[in-house]
Amino acid sequence: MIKIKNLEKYYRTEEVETIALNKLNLKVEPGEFVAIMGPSGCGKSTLLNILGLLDDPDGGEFIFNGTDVTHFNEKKRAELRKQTLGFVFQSFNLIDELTVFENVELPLIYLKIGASERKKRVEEVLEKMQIMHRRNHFPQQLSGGQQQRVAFARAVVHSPKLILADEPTGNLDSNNGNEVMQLLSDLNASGTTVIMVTHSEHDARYSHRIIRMLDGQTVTENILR
Ligand SMILES: Nc1ncnc2c1ncn2[C@@H]1O[C@H](COP(=O)(O)OP(=O)(O)OP(=O)(O)O)[C@@H](O)[C@H]1O
Repeated sequence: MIKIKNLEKYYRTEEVETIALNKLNLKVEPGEFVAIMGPSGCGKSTLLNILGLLDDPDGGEFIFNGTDVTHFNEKKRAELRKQTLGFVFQSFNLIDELTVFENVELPLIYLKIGASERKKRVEEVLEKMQIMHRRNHFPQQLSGGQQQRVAFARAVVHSPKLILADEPTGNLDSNNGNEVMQLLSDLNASGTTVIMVTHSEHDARYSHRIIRMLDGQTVTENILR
C-alpha cells in the first residue's frame, strides 16, 4: 500500500535548516496496523503529513497504492485524500458550529454523495460508534471520549483504505483511550490499513509492528504479531 524510498524533508528558516526526514525508508502492506514511535522532534508528524498527502517531500519517492504520488499537485493530492484517507487527531478537530451529524456528513458532501445516501451512511456509522443518541448535539456538549468517537465516525464514514492517526488517545483518560484503541483495532480487523503515531507503549501494543524513528530516519522495528 505504501512504499517510501529515501524520503527527505527540510525546513528552512533564515538562519537554519532542519532536516526533518533524512532519507527515510518505509513499506506498509495493505491491512497492516503500524505504530510509529520516537522522541519529540524526530519527524513523526512530518512523516504523517506526507503520508496523508497534506505536505510534499523535498526528495525521495512515495508510492501509494501502486501510484507514484511524489510530485502530485495539490488538486490531485486533495482528490486522493478525500477518496482514500481518514484522519484522526489528538485534538479531535471537529467543527464547533456543526452538529455531530453534520460533522460526520462532511466527507460525503466533499465526495458529492446525495442526501439520502449520506443520511443512511452517517446514521450507520453513528450507530456503530454508539453516538447516535447525540446526533443533534454540538461538539462542545460532548465528553472527550464522545468527541473522539465522532471524529472516528467522520474519519471512516467514506470507508477509507487508510486511517492515519496522530496520538489519538493523547487527550483521553485511560478508559476512553482504550475504547478508542479498540475501535482502531476493530477497523483494522475489518480490512482498513492503520498507521498511528504515538508516544504510548501501551497503545503501540495494539499494532502489528512498531517502527521507531530517530533524527528523521527509521531505526528499529518490533514485529508484534
Ligand atoms: N514548519 C516547520 N518549520 C520549521 N521546522 C519545523 C517545522 N515543522 C517541524 N519542524 C522541525 O522538524 C523536525 C521534525 O518535527 P516533527 O514535528 O515532525 O517531529 P515529531 O517527531 O512529530 O515531534 P513531536 O513528538 O514533538 O510531535 C523538528 O526538529 C521540528 O522542529
